[in-house]
Amino acid sequence: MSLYKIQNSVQEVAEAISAVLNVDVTIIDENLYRVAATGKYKLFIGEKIPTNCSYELIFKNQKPEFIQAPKDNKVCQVCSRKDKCMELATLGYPIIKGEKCIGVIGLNAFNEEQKNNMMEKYNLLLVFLSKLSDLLIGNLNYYETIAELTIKSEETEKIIDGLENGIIGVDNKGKIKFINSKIESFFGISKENIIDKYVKDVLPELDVDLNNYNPQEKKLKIFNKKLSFIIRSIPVVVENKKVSNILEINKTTDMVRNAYKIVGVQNNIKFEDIIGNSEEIIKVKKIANQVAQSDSTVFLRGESGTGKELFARAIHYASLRKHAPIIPINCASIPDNLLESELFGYEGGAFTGARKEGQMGKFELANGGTLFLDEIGDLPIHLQPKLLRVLQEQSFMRIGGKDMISINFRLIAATNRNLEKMVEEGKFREDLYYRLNIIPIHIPPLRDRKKDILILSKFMLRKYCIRLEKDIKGFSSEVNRAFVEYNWPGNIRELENVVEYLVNIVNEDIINFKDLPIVMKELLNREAKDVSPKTLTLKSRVESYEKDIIGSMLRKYGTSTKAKKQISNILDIDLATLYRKLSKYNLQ
Ligand SMILES: Nc1ncnc2c1ncn2[C@@H]1O[C@H](COP(=O)(O)OP(=O)(O)OP(=O)(O)O)[C@@H](O)[C@H]1O
Repeated sequence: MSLYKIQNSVQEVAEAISAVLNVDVTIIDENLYRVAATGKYKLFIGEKIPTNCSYELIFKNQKPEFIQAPKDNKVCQVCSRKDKCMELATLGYPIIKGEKCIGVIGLNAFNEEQKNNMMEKYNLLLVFLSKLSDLLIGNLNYYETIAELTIKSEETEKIIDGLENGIIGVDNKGKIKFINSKIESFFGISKENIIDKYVKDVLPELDVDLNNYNPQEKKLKIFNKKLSFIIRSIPVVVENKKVSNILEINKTTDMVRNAYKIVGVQNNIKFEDIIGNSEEIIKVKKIANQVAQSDSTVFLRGESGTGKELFARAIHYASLRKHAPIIPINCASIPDNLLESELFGYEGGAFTGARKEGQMGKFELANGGTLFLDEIGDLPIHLQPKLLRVLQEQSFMRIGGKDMISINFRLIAATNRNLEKMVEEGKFREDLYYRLNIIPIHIPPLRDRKKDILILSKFMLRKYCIRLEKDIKGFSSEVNRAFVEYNWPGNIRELENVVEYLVNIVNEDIINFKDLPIVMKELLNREAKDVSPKTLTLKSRVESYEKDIIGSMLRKYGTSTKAKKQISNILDIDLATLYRKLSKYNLQ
């Protein structure tokens, strides 16, 4: 760092020397600029010293230099100002920082008295200049330390500001020392207004015990809305003494969402990921893409396995809500008595078996994002009016709770059931049906878009070859024909299962007709003989593939315990599940 940075104090030193010694003083920095000066040279502050001036020698040798009669002195013969120089004597003293000369203090005598003075006191002057050079170095070090600390503190402030969590720094008495931007946006306050005030005065609802270091959940009313926060007090301990506290504050929904992100529940699906170039699917993709931008409820209809969930995700990721999560819940797969608490969440101790800290429901989790209610036709009748109320009022109460919680999610519902018939039969409420059926989108079954079958089968072949590290080139023309002829009651899910099965069992370059699952071959034969394909349910077909896959694995890896562990790893199921399936299919 150059002496220029501390020019004021350098000038003060120059003037002090000049006053004490009655000589003119010049101080030069490492770039040979005059940083400070008194007397005749004051006018030249900020300018470069003459080329080849004797001070350059001092930088080089890092030793003091006393030059009498500069005009005649050998050292000065090369100086560009030699002829104009008025000095009778010059004493230059190096300012050395570490190993480097960073400047020179020059004393200039312009009359005999000054010159004599310098000559007489030469040794004392050297001691004096050495002290002043140390003083300047000390000033420079101080300036550098302050500059470094300023950068560090700005850096720390920026880091704290960039955190996803809200941070409040308080002293041991609860007086606010700093807050970050997240806190400003959570509570609609600004730093300037609350620094040095007490938390209890400016954010009375926060009211946390600073000495309780466990996360505490608090519901705070902000802009007339009750929001739930998780607050943690973290002590700041310096030399074994608690000097202050950090309050870390998170919206409960953000925390749970982050957990979702960490476990990778969210997978971004785009419309390009929905494979197929049949007119039918292109039309559906176009409509879905168009409605993605609005906030209206979308109702996806279609047989099982047609890609309803895929569409729901693509709509979400094409919407303005894409940065918030899509929260799926399958109404058919959760027992009736648990579905309500899954959707609404509950307060601690709301019912026997409830977690004591309570639990957030899917409505809250989906706040700001999208709620995907799959298999809505299976929503128990007693929950239907409750869901309707939530959709109409955009607020709800947790089970056992007292506060209404406002929410704002987009709803996408899906079903493969004939809901109109269910309404007629009184199994589904008409009012809820109309509330859901705002933008209905019908996804056609695979058999009605045969053009997509071969594209999808190739896509699935690539997918499973990569996953299972196989190099199967394709399907024989007979298999392709069979795929197109087949009815695919389980739609794309069934096609995917068949291809996964084939990639597992085939060890040749091409997949042939003989490799097809027995059940499929039988059905194709029956279909050819015009026997109704409905004789075999989807469940029994899936089970048949499963049995074939596990059987082929046992043939390949053996039946030892080690082999079974290996098989469970490859199939990504736990060992207990594998044993259950072995016994179910009599494969032991
Ligand atoms: N067009 C497509 N392109 C690629 N994969 C697809 C396509 N459609 C569906 N799939 C895949 O098929 C499987 C079933 O899709 P999805 O779960 O979306 O169907 P669904 O209609 O929601 O089924 P269900 O009614 O049984 O819940 C998934 O693995 C999905 O990734």
